[in-house]
Amino acid sequence: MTIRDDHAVAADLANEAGERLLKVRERMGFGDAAALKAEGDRSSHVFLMESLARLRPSDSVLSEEATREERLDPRRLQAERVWIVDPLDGTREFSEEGRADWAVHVALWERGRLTAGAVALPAQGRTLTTAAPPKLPPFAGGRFRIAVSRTRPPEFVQKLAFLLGADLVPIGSAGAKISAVLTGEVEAYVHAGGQYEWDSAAPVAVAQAAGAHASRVDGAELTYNQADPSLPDILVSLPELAASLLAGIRDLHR
Ligand SMILES: Nc1ncnc2c1ncn2[C@@H]1O[C@H](COP(=O)(O)O)[C@@H](OP(=O)(O)O)[C@H]1O
Ligand SMILES: [Mg+2]
Repeated sequence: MTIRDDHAVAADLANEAGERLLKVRERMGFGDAAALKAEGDRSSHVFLMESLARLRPSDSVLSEEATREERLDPRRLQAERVWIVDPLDGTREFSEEGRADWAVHVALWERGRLTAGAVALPAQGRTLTTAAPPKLPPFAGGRFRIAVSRTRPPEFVQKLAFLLGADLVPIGSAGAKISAVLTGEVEAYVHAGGQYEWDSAAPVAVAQAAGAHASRVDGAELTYNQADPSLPDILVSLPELAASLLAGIRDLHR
């Protein structure tokens, strides 16, 4: 692996973790979904932790698959550089044969903001990265599409879609949904009701680098590397749609 800078580290690690996950799927098959999920989460976490320890030994890491004690390590809150990783986002979809909506997230947080990130979509054969942010499609107007969780969509989103003239598109994995906004399959992603920093850090790093809108559903800034990694709601959209989405969500919560 040739390491140039943090953007390249994020992209290379997400890519390689993704390649390994494809092999895990191939090797184990889909007969035992629980075992496949557990092995995907575990092996990808170990690979990312070992790689970051080797390539960036002085940086902290916050991973979904770390133990509670590791996550609560106070050194992370003093650190200037923290890698926020989700070794396998969309674990459920990873375990379902034929599904390509799962991802590997690798982000770098430095002194208060996300500075690099990559989202590998191994089963789609692509990786979105801050090294070369995707060019956003322009919004042409008219009906648009909002990506939502397949299993836990926010209860207000049906009304929001009706109000704004949008269609809901269920997709697994926060990384796959935000990537779908950046590549033009949908125009927005709305989530509420629970999520964590690792679910959104890497895709938000890429979305911000691409010039997309990314915020909490009330318009507040998304903040990372907090003591409590809960980050329960998010709105990512093409920039042209952010104002009406935020206004629509506000109206529904009055
Ligand atoms: N209500 C909730 N509470 C906690 N985590 C949630 C959640 N809704 C979604 N998530 C997490 O956000 C990611 C994307 O979810 P979804 O596919 O439903 O949109 C998943 O990450 P993991 O697959 O890494 O666990 C999932 O666990
Ligand atoms: Mg996740």
